[in-house]
Amino acid sequence: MAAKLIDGKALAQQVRDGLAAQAAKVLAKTGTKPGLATILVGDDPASHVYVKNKQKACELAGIYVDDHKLPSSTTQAELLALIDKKNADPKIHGILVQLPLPKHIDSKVILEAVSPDKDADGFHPYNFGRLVEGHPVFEACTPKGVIKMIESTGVTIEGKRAVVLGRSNIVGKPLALMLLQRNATVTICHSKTKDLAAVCREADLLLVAIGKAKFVTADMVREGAVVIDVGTNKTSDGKLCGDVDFEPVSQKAGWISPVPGGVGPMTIAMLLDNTVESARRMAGIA
Ligand SMILES: Nc1nc(=O)c2c([nH]1)NC[C@@H]1CN(c3ccc(C(=O)N[C@@H](CCC(=O)O)C(=O)O)cc3)C=[N+]21
Ligand SMILES: [Mg+2]
Repeated sequence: MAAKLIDGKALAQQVRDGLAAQAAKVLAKTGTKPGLATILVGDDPASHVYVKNKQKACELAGIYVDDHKLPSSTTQAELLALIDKKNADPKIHGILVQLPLPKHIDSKVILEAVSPDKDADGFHPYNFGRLVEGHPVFEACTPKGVIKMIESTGVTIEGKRAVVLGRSNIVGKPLALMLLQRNATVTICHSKTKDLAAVCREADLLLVAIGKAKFVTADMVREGAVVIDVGTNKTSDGKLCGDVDFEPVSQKAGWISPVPGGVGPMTIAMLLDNTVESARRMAGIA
C-alpha cells in the first residue's frame, strides 16, 4: 500500500490522555469532575453498545457519567422533563441524547431542548448557526474528529481543494463549514451531483460520508490525496465496512483512514473533548 494510514484509534487515545489531564485540572479547581449525562431511549442493541463505549471512555478520562436508560414507551414530555433537569444540574456539563430516538418522539424538538451551553454533540441549531457564522462554540463530534485527523497528517488545509461527499446535518454540512473556516476551497457532493467521479478526482482532501459501502473507488481518487472514510455500513456477514474501497484506494491515496479504527474512535474522543471544554468554560479555566 502506498498511502500512509491515519490511525484514528491511536489518535483518539492521544486525545483522551490529554483530556484526562485537563479533567484533573477541572476537578482540582472546582471540586467536581466534568460531567456528561447520557440519555438512551429504547432497546436498540447497537445504541446500547455505543453508549457503553462512550461511558467507558469518559470514566477512563476522569469524566463523571450520569447514566439514563429509558424504556421505548417513554413519552416526549417525559424525555423533555429529564432534559430540563439535566440543563439545570450544575454537575452536568454535557448532555448526550443518543440517536436514533423511537418514532413517536420528534428528535428535532428533543435536540432543541438541550441547552446550547451543554450541547456536547453540537447538534443544537444555535451551535450549528455559530459554526455557519464562523464563531463555533460546540462543534459536532464526527466532523470535528475528521478535522483533527486531517491535521494529524501535517497536510495543510488552507488553499486546498476539499470535496465532501454527503450533506447530512451531522456530518457533511458541518464538515464543509469547518473546512471553509480553515480556508479550503470546498465542494459538497450528493446523490444528484453530475460527474461525481471527476469532481472527486480534483480533491486534495476527499472526505466521504455518503453511507454506501465501498462507494469510492480508485478511479475517483487523485494521486496522493488525503482520504477520510466516515462510512459505517454493515456487510451481510455483520462486519463494519466504510464508504471507501480501501485496498485499491490505498494504492493511490497519500493518506487514508480505515474503518473500523478511523473516524469512529475519534467521534467518541470529541464527545469527551466537548464535555471537558464545556466544564473548563463554566469553571473559567483558560
Ligand atoms: N447523539 C448521538 N451522537 C452520536 O455521536 C451518535 C449517535 N447519537 N448515534 C449513533 C452514532 C454512531 N456513532 C458512533 C460512534 C463511535 C463509533 C466507533 O467507535 N466505531 C468503532 C468500532 C465499532 C464496531 O466495531 O462496531 C470504529 O469505527 O472503529 C461508531 C459510531 C455515534 N453516533
Ligand atoms: Mg457526536
